[in-house]
Amino acid sequence: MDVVVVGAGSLGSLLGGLLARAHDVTLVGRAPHVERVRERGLRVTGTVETTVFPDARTAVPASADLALVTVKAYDTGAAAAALAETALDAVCSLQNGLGNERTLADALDAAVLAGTCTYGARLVAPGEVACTGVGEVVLGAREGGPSETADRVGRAFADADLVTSVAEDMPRRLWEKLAVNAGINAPTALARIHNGALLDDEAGTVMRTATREVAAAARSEGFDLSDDTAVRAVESVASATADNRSSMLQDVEKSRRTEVDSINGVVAGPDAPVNSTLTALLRAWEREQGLRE
Ligand SMILES: NC(=O)C1=CN([C@@H]2O[C@H](COP(=O)(O)OP(=O)(O)OC[C@H]3O[C@@H](n4cnc5c(N)ncnc54)[C@H](O)[C@@H]3O)[C@@H](O)[C@H]2O)C=CC1
Ligand SMILES: CC(C)(CO)C(=O)C(=O)O
Repeated sequence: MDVVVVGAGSLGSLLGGLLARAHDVTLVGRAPHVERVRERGLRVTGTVETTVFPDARTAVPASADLALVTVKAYDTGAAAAALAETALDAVCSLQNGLGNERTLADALDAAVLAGTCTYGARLVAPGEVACTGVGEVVLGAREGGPSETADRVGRAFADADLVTSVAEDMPRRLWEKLAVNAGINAPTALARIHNGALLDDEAGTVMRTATREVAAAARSEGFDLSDDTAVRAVESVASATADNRSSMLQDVEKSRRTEVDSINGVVAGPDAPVNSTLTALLRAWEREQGLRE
């Protein structure tokens, strides 16, 4: 399969690098990372070790079978605009947050797949990405239901030894992932703590309440996500990733804009006071840093 990865940062470089073991991959990202990959290849270190030689550039190619979108949620519109002239069969978002697939579907003609990813990735230096945990990619039609395109993409991922499954309930799964990220990312970013510290009783109350508020919002949209299921999911991820510094904590530590708008901000409002508080505090921090208006 001919795959273009739009957003060759941490996750995009890891997944693109792993896919390059079996497919033709083009990484689209920024200098100096793409220059280093062109010169010396991409080193994948950590849980998976390999060096691969994908194409790497700063502009998208004229065509590809699949575009994997791995920019931060607030860059999805720009990524979609960049892909507008590329002939594509399918586009798949593996980003966190809600709304990315709709942005892509509104802008592009290709079949849009939704995905979730629990692989951990960190760009440690130009040309080198660390795999900080082997997880799973789950993908499927963005509206749910069976999809031959999703089956084909799932097989291509599996051919490259990526742990992958194809699901027919992606809309519900995106809400469940949102509930997990809402409970973990903003509290760890604000308190500057590892994910595992949220298993403490006091901080755990914040995590579980934020997660329950997202589950309630999901149910109000017609999705089958009980409080118990969502809380079990967030506790299990916090425990499995206890030593992780969440992506939002890493953003705050590097003074980068966070994805709070497309995570906690999606449910902020009178029915979600904890998510509203978390959203307001992170937006205030972003304003003070000059990262938002
Ligand atoms: N890093 C991880 O372990 C995981 C990340 N995610 C999600 O994946 C998404 C990406 O996260 P990271 O890789 O951590 O972020 P990142 O910031 O490391 O990578 C994003 C990259 O996209 C590039 N970019 C932005 N706009 C672009 C454009 N128009 N064209 C080409 N490149 C562009 C940026 O320069 C940056 O290098 C986020 O939604 C995140 O929540 C999900 C699971 C795990
Ligand atoms: C699953 C979790 C919470 C792992 O840290 C994550 O997705 C993130 O940090 O964005």
